[in-house]
Amino acid sequence: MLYATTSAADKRAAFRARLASGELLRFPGAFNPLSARLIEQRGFEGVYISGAVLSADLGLPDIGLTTLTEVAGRSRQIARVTDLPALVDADTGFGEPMNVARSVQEMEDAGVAGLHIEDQVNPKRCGHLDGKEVVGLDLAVRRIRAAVDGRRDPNLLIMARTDVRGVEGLDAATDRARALVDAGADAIFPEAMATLAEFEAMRAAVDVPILANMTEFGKSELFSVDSLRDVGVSIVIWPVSLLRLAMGSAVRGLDELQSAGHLTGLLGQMQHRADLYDLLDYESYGRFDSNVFTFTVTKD
Ligand SMILES: C[C@](O)(C(=O)O)[C@H](CC(=O)O)C(=O)O
Ligand SMILES: [Mg+2]
Repeated sequence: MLYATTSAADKRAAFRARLASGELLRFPGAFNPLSARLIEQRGFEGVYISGAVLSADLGLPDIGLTTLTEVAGRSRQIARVTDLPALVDADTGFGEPMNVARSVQEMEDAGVAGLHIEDQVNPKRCGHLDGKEVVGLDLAVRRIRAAVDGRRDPNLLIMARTDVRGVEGLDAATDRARALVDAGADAIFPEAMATLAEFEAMRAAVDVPILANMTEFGKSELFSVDSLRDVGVSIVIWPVSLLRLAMGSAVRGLDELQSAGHLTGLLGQMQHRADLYDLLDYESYGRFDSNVFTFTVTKD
């Protein structure tokens, strides 16, 4: 009801413990707070807050146009409604290393359990597109050091994302990842890995958890949870999938409305009012006021 019952500090501690246990944690991308509740209800271990989704949600391409305030605001809205840890995409950290430190503090205050900072140049782009560029090792390392120095809660997970694989190849990416771990990164997000063998090589190169990005229509094949677990991946994200599914449904619904003039044929594909109210925990608001939930909604 209203908000999560677990404090941000407890969520971070629990996230750290689960990561240390070696299990594979599944983080679908929440495109809004409501979908974060759904992710929790359906039994996943965490929620991912995607930069691509946030920009698309605002009608913008994912090229670093969103501001720290917008990303921290959306992170706060999402983190507060779920007991799951939230991992947020902090892009390049919104500026110079000093901005990275400030960004980390804002995200920490927003209640997330972790965030990732990438080594692309500004303006950044989706890591699965051609033509991206990465910064030199020195700046990449300074971003991560600034992030680590900026946090106040030592359990806030600072993940370093490296985009080097798509630019200079796997060996350069593992070298970069090792340097980022030496700089203090708690986990590595190797972007645009092509094969399971590449994940395995990255796994062997660093002694911190690694993340697999199973974004659709990109450079990586869509590996199953089982195969990613087998190669030692610790966190898997499906950053944009729920938005893609929802938008796909919206397109079909609008087309049906154009052609049929009503949506009766699609009722079976809609979230039922009863399920929405259940997800919102509507009934429990009677605790404040017994006049709030005085009706029944049944599914036939
Ligand atoms: C993970 C990612 O950074 C995101 O913003 O969700 C994107 C996802 C995408 O564009 O498909 C990425 O750069 O991979
Ligand atoms: Mg992103």
